[in-house]
Amino acid sequence: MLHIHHLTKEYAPKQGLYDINLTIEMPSCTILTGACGSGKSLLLRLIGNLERPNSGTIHYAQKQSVNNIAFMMQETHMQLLGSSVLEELNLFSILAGKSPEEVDYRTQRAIELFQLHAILKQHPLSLSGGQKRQVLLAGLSTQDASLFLLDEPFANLDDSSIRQVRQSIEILLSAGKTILIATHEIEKILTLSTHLIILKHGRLCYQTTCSSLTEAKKVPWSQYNLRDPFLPSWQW
Ligand SMILES: Nc1ncnc2c1ncn2[C@@H]1O[C@H](COP(=O)(O)OP(=O)(O)OP(=O)(O)O)[C@@H](O)[C@H]1O
Repeated sequence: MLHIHHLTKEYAPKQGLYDINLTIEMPSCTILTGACGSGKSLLLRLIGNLERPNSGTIHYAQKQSVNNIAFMMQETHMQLLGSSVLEELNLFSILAGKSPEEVDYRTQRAIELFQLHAILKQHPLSLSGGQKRQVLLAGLSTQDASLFLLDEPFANLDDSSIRQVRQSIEILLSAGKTILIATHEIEKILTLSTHLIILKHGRLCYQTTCSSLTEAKKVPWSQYNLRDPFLPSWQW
């Protein structure tokens, strides 16, 4: 479990995050949503230790530390450093200090799991948005992380790319990983999710389970300036 107590990050006079209390069960797949500027990305950065809070604490579960957390930024290209997909995958284990044999083993396992054989020689930056995220999640999966923080993984993707990202998330969930997804595109991930958290003006204002979708249908979406994910898209 991940326990967050009274987490506050001030950006006065701008809005930050205020007194967030939250428990993330592990394994689980949690949607973190809210209108633009509500604090979704900031909360992910605090959990991923990319920023320090002004006050409050984050307790990671036993055997879990901030080193076991994988972070996928919205700007995927900033995390892709290799000159080919194969090199990209290798880099994750090389930078983690693994032996050449271990690097090869981990990379091959990720290639199999995420079915990346056909694109191994391609430059990561030449890939589609969905493939870039697929490669990044495959690479991150080689790092023994148990918690994955994904910032807007569906931003600017077409339908086929959305399917690729969903498949990658399904692979991680099947491997028992915990995933926290900051997104306002709830409908694209709702059926894979177990929990839902809504932020408004930097405060946690709603949380529910959503594995059966029954609870998610009760959410007063418009109250949080969110589109109802159960409405057909033409009504948005
Ligand atoms: N580095 C920073 N410097 C100053 N203020 C910041 C910084 N990071 C976040 N904030 C403040 O925190 C608020 C929440 O930002 P955040 O990016 O987390 O929102 P969000 O919910 O992810 O929005 P979006 O959906 O538009 O990405 C911002 O409105 C801003 O006021």
